[in-house]
Formats: sequence, C-alpha cells, structure tokens
Amino acid sequence: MIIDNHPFQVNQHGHLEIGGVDSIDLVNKYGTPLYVYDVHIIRENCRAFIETFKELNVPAKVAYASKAFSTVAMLQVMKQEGMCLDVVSEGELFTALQADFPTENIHLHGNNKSMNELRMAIDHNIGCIVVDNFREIELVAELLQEQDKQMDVLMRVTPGIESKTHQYIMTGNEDSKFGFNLTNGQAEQAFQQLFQHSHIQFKGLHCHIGSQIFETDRFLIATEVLFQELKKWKDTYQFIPEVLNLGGGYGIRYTSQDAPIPYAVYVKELVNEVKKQVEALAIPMPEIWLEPGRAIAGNAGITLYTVGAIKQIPGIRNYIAVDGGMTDNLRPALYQAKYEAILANKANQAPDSEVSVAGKCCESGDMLIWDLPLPQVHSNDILAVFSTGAYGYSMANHYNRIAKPAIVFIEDGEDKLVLKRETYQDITRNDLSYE
Ligand SMILES: Cc1ncc(COP(=O)(O)O)c(C=O)c1O
Ligand SMILES: N[C@@H](CCCC[NH3+])C(=O)O
Repeated sequence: MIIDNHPFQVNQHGHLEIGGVDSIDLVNKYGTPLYVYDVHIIRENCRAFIETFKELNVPAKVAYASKAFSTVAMLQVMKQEGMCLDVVSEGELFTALQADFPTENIHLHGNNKSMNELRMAIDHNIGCIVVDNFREIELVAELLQEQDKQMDVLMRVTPGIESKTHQYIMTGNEDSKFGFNLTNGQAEQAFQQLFQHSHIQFKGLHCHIGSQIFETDRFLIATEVLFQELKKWKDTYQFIPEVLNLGGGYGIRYTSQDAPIPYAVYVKELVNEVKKQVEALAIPMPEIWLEPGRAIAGNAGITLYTVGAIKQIPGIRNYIAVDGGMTDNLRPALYQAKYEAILANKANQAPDSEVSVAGKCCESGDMLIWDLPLPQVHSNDILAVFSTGAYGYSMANHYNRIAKPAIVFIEDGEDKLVLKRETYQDITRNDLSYE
C-alpha cells in the first residue's frame, strides 16, 4: 500500500516501510526520536535537476543549499551525485571539508560573513564567494590582496519581488537584510567596486527570492529584473555575465494542500526565460546555477517519535505528546508550518479520531501538528511525521537541554547510522564549574 501524498509504503505487518526497511525495526534498533532518510529519494531529487540541464544541453551547476540539512554523510551523497554546495558559515564549510567535498565546487553565502569565514574560504580555494554587502567587498578585497590570490565572485541582489510564502522565508523583497538593492543604485555601486578589480573575478549575479514557492512566475520575473540590470551594465561597462545564479526555493509537499511542480518544470521554464533574455541582449548563454535545499532533502526525511502522555479535554481537544518537538523540528513553532503524520505501527488503519500532537518542551507553542486525523492512539504508539528532511535537524536546538536525535540513512534495504544520538555528556561538554 502506498501512503497518500508521500513516497513511502506500508508493509505486510501494517508498518510504515522506509526504503524497504520496517520503521518499527528502526525504532527497536535506534530508539526515538529518530530522523530517517531514504537516500534513494535524495538521489532522485538531485538527478531531477541535473538531468534536466543535461537534456537541455545548457551549462549549469546545481548547488545543494546545505543549510537545509548538513552532515558529513549527506554531503558525501551530494559529492557522489555531482552536486555543488552552498555553505553559509564556517560550520557548514567545515562539515564540507570533513566530507572531503571538492572545494572548487563550494560557494560561500551569508549576509554577515566574518573575516575568519572569508579567510577560511579563501585559504581552502573554494569556487566562489557570493558577496552580500559593501563591508564584505572590502574584506574580500583586503584578504585577496594580502594573499595575492584571485577569487570568483557573484553579487547577491534583491530583485524587489515578494514571493508568495511566509514572511520569514521571503528574501527577494526590497526590504530584506540580504543582498544589494537593484532599484536604489547600490547594486551598480557594488558592481563598480567589483568589476575589473585586480584580485576579483566578477562572474555575475545571484538572487534568491524565498523558500517553499510553488509558482514559476516569480522566478521568471526575478530573472527578467536581473537582465534589466545586466543590460545597463552591458551598455555602460561592456560587462558580459558568465554566471547567473537563480537561487533555490522550490516548494515541496508537506501536506495534501501543497501541490509541488516537478523540478524539471522549474528548470525548463528558467532556462527558456534566460535564453529569451540572452538573445534579446545578444550575449552568450551564461552558466545557470541553482541552489535547491528543501527540494533535495525535504521529502526524503521522516521523524519517528514515541507517543507518551495522552490528555483528553472533553468537548475541547485531545492531545498526544511525543518524545521530541520544537527541539528537533522548529518549523511549526517558527512559521506555523503544517505537517502530516501517521501511526507507523498502525499504518494500514484508517483514521477515526483527531488529535493534536504536542512536543515535550515547556512551551505552549511547542505543538507539532494540530487536529491530525489518526486511528485510536495509545501510549507507546510510534508517530511518523513526513517531509521533515529539510530544516529539521539543521534547525534543531537544545531547549530544555533535550538531546538531538540520531539520524539513519536507508538505501538498498540497508539502514546505516550516520549521526549518533546526542548524550547528556555531549550537551554539558562545554559547561565549566563555578564552584
Ligand atoms: C541564498 C539561498 N540559496 C538557497 C536557499 C535554499 O532554499 P530552499 O531550501 O528553499 O531551496 C536559501 C534559503 O532560503 C538561500 O537563502
Ligand atoms: N529555514 C526555513 C527556510 C529558510 C531558508 C534559508 N534562507 C524553513 O524551514 O522553511
């Protein structure tokens, strides 16, 4: 039996099966809460982007936005799939180095890169720095001059587009902390500092309009806006872009309300738009770079929890509490994000009641799912929440000093622990005594 809306199955025991492995066996082996990834799905997601560019015969780079989910094992899979990598901090870059990721395929982002971050990137000869503000141009130039090195640089711009998504995950609007503003001339001012700089190879523009977006129209408008600026720069400075990085943001299915577009469609429409603009401008086709994060990891991940306390408030609501919550999945508390879930040990039973799923943190807002249809729930049932592969572990935190879950990868019917469950020793490792 296939599970509605999600790429997983129910086995002959009536248990949720992930990549051919019984989820209840995983619970018995590794405990809960547990993040589980079907690696086959991760690979398929990468290939949907890469293969479409190949089919279209368009020069391209697909960089996984590692903020979505960064561990050594995940970045090794990205390396195997021929993906490039977008990192936004020393920690993400360090993880990439631990995974032995080819540094020339790493791009550094961030709206407040420190001198140390930039130095680390330059020391490791990463492929590209995406500059975000004027101070950063100064820092990059200073470091490159000091070391007499060259570096490929893109400029992040805000195209002034409000994407249809939660306000906290919009990034392309003018009133944004990210990037240079196109309309008030700041982008052009930055361009003048970058273009023909002795140590900077200025390659082109980057924009990212937001995250969890389902329509292609905003991406196409953003592309058009970038080309309006590029036309000015061609006419005035004879600048021809070699790279156009159109960011990430492709929406995935969390619930049946979400209707994601196949990734190939985004790629095809973006390529068509760039071709149209390139012809109008009479310039060679630049390399197109994309940066999907959620689209690569999101639907491949499931979180398994054990149900504990059950609280019934007659006439009001029934709560079930699980052994995790906002510490392993901050998204519902932060963005009111919606998820779907089933009972992994009763996966073939039809829902006949509604419960709300509470986390275990000392916080009323620690609710994972409101009004979830489920079969009768009992303590010790296993709840499986779908589509937690992106921005789950990566935004996990230690509120209430709760330890972070383990992560298991499944591929070819085999399970492999790729991140150990944290211990309380891990949590208190940096505590120093005051006695
Ligand atoms: C610059 C940049 N690139 C890529 C991404 C990845 O976004 P998503 O995970 O929605 O694809 C983000 C996050 O929104 C971002 O800020
Ligand atoms: N963390 C956000 C997305 C932010 C993407 C990075 N700019 C989410 O969970 O949806």
